[in-house]
Amino acid sequence: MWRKVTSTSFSSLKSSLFFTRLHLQQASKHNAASASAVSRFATIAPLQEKDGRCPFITFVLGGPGSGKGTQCIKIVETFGFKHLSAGDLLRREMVSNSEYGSMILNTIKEGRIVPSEVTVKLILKEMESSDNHKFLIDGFPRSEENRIAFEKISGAEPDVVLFFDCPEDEMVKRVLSRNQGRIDDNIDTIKKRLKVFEALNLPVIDYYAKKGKVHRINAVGTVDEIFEQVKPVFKACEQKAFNRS
Ligand SMILES: Nc1ncnc2c1ncn2[C@@H]1O[C@H](COP(=O)(O)OP(=O)(O)O)[C@@H](O)[C@H]1O
Ligand SMILES: Nc1ccn([C@@H]2O[C@H](COP(=O)(O)OP(=O)(O)O)[C@@H](O)[C@H]2O)c(=O)n1
Ligand SMILES: [Mg+2]
Repeated sequence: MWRKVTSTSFSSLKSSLFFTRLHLQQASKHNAASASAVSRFATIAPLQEKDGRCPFITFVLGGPGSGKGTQCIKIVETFGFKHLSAGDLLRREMVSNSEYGSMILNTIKEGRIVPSEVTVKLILKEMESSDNHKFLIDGFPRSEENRIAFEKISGAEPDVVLFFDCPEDEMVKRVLSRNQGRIDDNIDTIKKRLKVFEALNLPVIDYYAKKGKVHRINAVGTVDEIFEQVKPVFKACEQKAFNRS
């Protein structure tokens, strides 16, 4: 039912900046968290077909400020995806009188990851209420716990994983000049977020790379130059995957 898309750039992924600093010391901690996630989540909300078409899921990953949101806007314009930013969904939940409001605020301020139950529920609700069957899920999964929760609860896996690979100094520069009034766009939080990215998100990228799903994008350059690398990923699967039944 779920088609796999093979990566064209795994060798460059392996040699990328981040992958030279593998997170072995984190491995046992992650394994414990993953094991607990496996036993905690059950498939309770399998994703439904839309107009007889299976959902086509892209996870958009990369460190803070690597340009995920910026590129998602261009992918939506060109390829007609529904864009779901996990961070935006959490920020919306935070200001909506939700019981989770203060927990989300504190977690974002500290640059930590909101428990998967909350985030997966928000994402699946948006997916289910959309008429579109092509989804860009931006900033998710950010941990193995996120990944396992999504896969178990939805019964689905991503077709494509985009990884925007950006040096830390460039990410810091971009976040500090983002100017969107975000509580986490300050030097203390960004430092914490970079550590969390390396410890928790790189293992997810590594996991999908081993499954041949990751397309590494060099996130340095102009927005248009970066989009030139993104386009072929979607062009390659436009016909066969986007219209599948
Ligand atoms: N290629 C680029 N070069 C320079 N600045 C960029 C580029 N792409 C995005 N930006 C800017 O960097 C900041 C972070 O981009 P954003 O798309 O919000 O990243 P992310 O969603 O990965 O955190 C924004 O202010 C954005 O306008
Ligand atoms: N899957 C996710 C995504 C975001 N978040 C929280 O939301 C914050 C902002 O995420 P974001 O995706 O909007 O951030 P950027 O990468 O766009 O800068 C993260 O640092 C986390 O605190 C989360 O807990 N779980
Ligand atoms: Mg973003």
